[in-house]
Amino acid sequence: MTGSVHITDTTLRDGSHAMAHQFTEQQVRDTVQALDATGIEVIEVTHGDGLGGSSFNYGFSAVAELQLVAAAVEETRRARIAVLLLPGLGTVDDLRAAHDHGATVARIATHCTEADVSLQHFEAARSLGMSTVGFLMLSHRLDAKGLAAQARIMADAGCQCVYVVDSAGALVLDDVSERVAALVDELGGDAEVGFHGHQNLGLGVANSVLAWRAGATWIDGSLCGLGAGAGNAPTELLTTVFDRLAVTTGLDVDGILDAAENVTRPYIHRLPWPDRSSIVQGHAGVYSSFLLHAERAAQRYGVPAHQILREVGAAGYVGGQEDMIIDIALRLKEKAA
Ligand SMILES: C[C@H](O)CC(=O)C(=O)O
Ligand SMILES: [Mn+2]
Repeated sequence: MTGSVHITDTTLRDGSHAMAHQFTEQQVRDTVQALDATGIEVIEVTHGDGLGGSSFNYGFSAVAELQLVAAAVEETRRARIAVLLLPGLGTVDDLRAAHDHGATVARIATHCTEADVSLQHFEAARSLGMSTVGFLMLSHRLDAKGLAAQARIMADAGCQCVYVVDSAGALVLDDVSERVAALVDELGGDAEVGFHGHQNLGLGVANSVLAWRAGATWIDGSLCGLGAGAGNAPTELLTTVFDRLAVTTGLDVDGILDAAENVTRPYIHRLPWPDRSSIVQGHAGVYSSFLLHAERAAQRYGVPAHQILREVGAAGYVGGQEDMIIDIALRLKEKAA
């Protein structure tokens, strides 16, 4: 196998979920410095739920995200800093502010059936001269054809790379290949295709390789897998596996291994892991970032987190419905009584 792939590192964005959004400026500086030295092209830095995510519903950040974005920009020599934005949670003004602080890649994330809420954000990002990425979240909820139609909406709005985002870590092997191939077919040369995997069923790395084989040119990873649910495909594994497959990432394998072990691992209090709750997330198709919300509700109301997550899966909740997790916990508590 030969060819090349681009890796975006999201330790400092998706990893924010696993860190309960408590990244310090020093942790961000150290991580960016280490990643930048490996030759990584894009590093994402934002609250786990994107610009404007620091709130009662999603959890407050320890340090204002624009301060973290500015610190990240200061530490880079080569890499570009990306920010995530969920329309409605973040606004075009937030995007402008992030751009003023040095971010040059805008990643606009919508539920996989709602690409049309991203149009003005892509337009704003392009007029600011930013590179644009579209995130179709909870991609398992649409079949390949439906997902490709949503990707077309993003590409027509000015998105340069549309991602199949396996937010629940629920896609299993062929599910990824089919979706990525459908997007590649639909978009032709109009936009690239990316893949963002989670480890809830232990398939983040294998799914990423299959995405690349199906034509994805951008793959997300995070150091030590730091991310929501059971975490993301670990950047150090992606880099090593692609190297073994003779697929060029442009990254220094030893440098990435060093960054994971010596920079990120020491600040992780709780390493993401496919435990019972996060496996249930993958099995029931539940948004990975619901994990800590479910665990908090479980503790507060004395019901198991995995049971709450099963119910969330049955109810089909999407990102933004974090408060409904409490209703489910209360119902389970009443039922148990
Ligand atoms: C806001 C979400 O955490 C975006 C993401 O990484 C995913 O859906 O997965
Ligand atoms: Mn994610």
